[in-house]
Amino acid sequence: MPITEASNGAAQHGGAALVLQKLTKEYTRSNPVLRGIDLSVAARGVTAVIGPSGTGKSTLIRCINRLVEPTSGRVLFHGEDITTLKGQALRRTRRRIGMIFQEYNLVERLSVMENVLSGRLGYVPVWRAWLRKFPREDVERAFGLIERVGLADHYSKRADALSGGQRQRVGIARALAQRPELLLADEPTSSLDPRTSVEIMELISELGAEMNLPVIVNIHNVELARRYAQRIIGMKDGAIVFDGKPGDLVESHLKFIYGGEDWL
Ligand SMILES: Nc1ncnc2c1ncn2[C@@H]1O[C@H](COP(=O)(O)OP(=O)(O)OP(=O)(O)O)[C@@H](O)[C@H]1O
Repeated sequence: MPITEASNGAAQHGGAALVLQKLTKEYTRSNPVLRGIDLSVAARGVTAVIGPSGTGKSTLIRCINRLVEPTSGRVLFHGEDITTLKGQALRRTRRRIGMIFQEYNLVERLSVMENVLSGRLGYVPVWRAWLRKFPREDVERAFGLIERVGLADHYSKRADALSGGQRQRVGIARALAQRPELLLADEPTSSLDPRTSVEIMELISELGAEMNLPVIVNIHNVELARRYAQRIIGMKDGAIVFDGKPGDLVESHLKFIYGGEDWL
């Protein structure tokens, strides 16, 4: 089954799908975790966000879909400021942004298929969702995605019967089932072994390219970031301190971002 490409209106906004302007976040007053982030993300390609623990990478990713409320600044998604949206308008915009989580966030007692279809729940009328009935085209798309992420033999298995790598494949298929125009991944490989991490990053980058989607991935593993991203953002203390191509990221940048050199 062909997987439809996202309708990409970014060209109307100078080629950027997402623009962050002076984005700040303080969980506690006068203690900024994000310090005025300015960032423009193109309509395609993988952008990796790296940086030490606690530097605000997850907060940044989560401010984009407002799982975390920014304290100030703007998040322009295809030109629309989503920091001001409420209620249905916010839910509608959120559906256009797919999210992959470190701990998968699956419903353990539901099947692979049901988990993937839940990515479409925002679109289905409440009574239909309650009856767990989905339009045929959603079911076909979910099958196509399950096959594409390599789980064709497992679609009726419960999520709690899967390995970590298989769960993350479900997480990827679920995020894509909602036909997003932007894909966010918050530490998608942190709970996985090295080989599975490579497979998952490969899948995310391939599917992003196939569906013409910009992908922003927050990742600890610098080598994986170099291998799969076209752009690397280095963060330190809530600010962007490196922004460039993987080939431009040299040892001195890493020493600055992570501090010291004994770990290198
Ligand atoms: N809900 C919250 N309430 C209060 N403080 C928080 C909350 N979430 C994160 N923080 C704090 O904000 C800072 C940045 O956290 P964040 O998770 O964004 O960093 P990170 O770079 O993603 O770290 P890691 O790589 O360890 O996941 C940390 O000091 C963290 O303790």
